[in-house]
Amino acid sequence: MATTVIRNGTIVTADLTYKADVLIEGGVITAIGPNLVGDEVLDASGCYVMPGGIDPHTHLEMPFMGTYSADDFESGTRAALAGGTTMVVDFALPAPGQGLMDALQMWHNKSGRANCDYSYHMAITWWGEQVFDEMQAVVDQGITSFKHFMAYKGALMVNDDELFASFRRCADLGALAMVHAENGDVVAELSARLLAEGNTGPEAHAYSRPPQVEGEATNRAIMIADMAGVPLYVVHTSCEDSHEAIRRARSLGKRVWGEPLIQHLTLDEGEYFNADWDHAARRVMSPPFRNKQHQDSLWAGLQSGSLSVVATDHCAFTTEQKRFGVGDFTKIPNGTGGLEDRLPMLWTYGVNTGRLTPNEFVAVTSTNIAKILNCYPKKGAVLVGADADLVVWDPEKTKVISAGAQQSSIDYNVFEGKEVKGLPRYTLSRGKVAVMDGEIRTEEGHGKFVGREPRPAVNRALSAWKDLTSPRPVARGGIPATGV
Ligand SMILES: NC(=O)NCCC(=O)O
Ligand SMILES: [Zn+2]
Ligand SMILES: [Zn+2]
Repeated sequence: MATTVIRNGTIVTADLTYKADVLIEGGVITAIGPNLVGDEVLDASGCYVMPGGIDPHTHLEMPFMGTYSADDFESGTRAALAGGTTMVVDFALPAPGQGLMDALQMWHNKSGRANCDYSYHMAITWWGEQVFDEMQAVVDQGITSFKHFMAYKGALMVNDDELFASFRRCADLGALAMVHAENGDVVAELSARLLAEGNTGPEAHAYSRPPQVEGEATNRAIMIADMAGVPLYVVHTSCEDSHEAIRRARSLGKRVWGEPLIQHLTLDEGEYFNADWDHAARRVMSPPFRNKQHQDSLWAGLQSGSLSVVATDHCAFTTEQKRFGVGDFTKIPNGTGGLEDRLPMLWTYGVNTGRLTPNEFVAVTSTNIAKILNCYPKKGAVLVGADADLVVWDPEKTKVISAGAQQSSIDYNVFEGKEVKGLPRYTLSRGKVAVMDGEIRTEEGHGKFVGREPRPAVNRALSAWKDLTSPRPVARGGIPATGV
């Protein structure tokens, strides 16, 4: 079998930095050390050899708000690889009343075109006996994380009783519970009031979802997860109010993780006040962009470890799709792109500014989520036996982000004009060179589904504690007779 060697680079993992070559055969790393020899040689002089990025939050070809997100598994994973990301985790989304296995089959049908490896989370969009039963079958298929929307009232939102029931089921199955944490009832009320008052533009989207709706829902989800005895992952943590709840929970020993997005780390609410409707609407997503104080809180969380993962929530809509919401901001499809830009933007605004070390960069873009989702060290590692999902990162390479040069199929980029320093020289997907010095060599259908085992140990630890502290009747020696 042909071999590939990455020579003269510096390996950077979540915990180590050292000079060594990497030998690849059959899609996996077979040796790490000095002076390795292979058939194909990739020169990594001046570069870091890191685990490829894992983006645990994408919505490719997702049916949402009366349309479909524009990037599918082909263009989305091509964008991912162009930016050094080698695995995505998408959300299988049952329509109300649709079975989970049915939705899963739909997602398998779409993902056959993927250029890099992928996995799924299953969304719980309604509740009933069928959902309860099928959650076991979903876990048996290697999907061990279940996402719940606390927002999007009347569409994807689940109520607290459903949340609690589903969280308890996750606990029993050794699965991870995930939440989109915004108080959907309050958002609906605020949105209706804003519209009635004539606030119809994209800026009203931000007014309708203040940090408090996120802080309240995050705290509620944490408490419900604690009562259910299940670990919890909070997606798109955008503000101090939510971060504070996560930080507090973690300091109390709760198994809770928070995921800021690259968009919330680097773009702020000023975008919504742009005089150009298209500019503002293109940036409408939930939660919305926040102010600088919230951004500082997110960076501090990544530095201190109270926040664990940087994702994109890549859910891209064209300008034409965004214009469904002219005259009514609640009809603007929610979502932004970012798959190609997550790593370069985080390196530029994180590592180059001194906020993150290169090792911390690897941890929050790859290794931490591989551990949380239980696919480490197959993914997220530079180790013998791991998949050769690697990025050879040139810290001196620069570009100005522009929609005209991107892989995503939409007509704009929310990071347009940003100059980034730090880009892939090569991206390898299971040993196949998908990006060669800016040239895209992706192969449609190369991506494979990554099934994941449940993590019974964490759930067992939580339920052991629950059992020890659960309500018990007090044994009493009978009720004393009342004297007459
Ligand atoms: N985030 C967003 O605005 N759109 C994608 C769906 C979601 O994650 O809420
Ligand atoms: Zn969401
Ligand atoms: Zn999302």
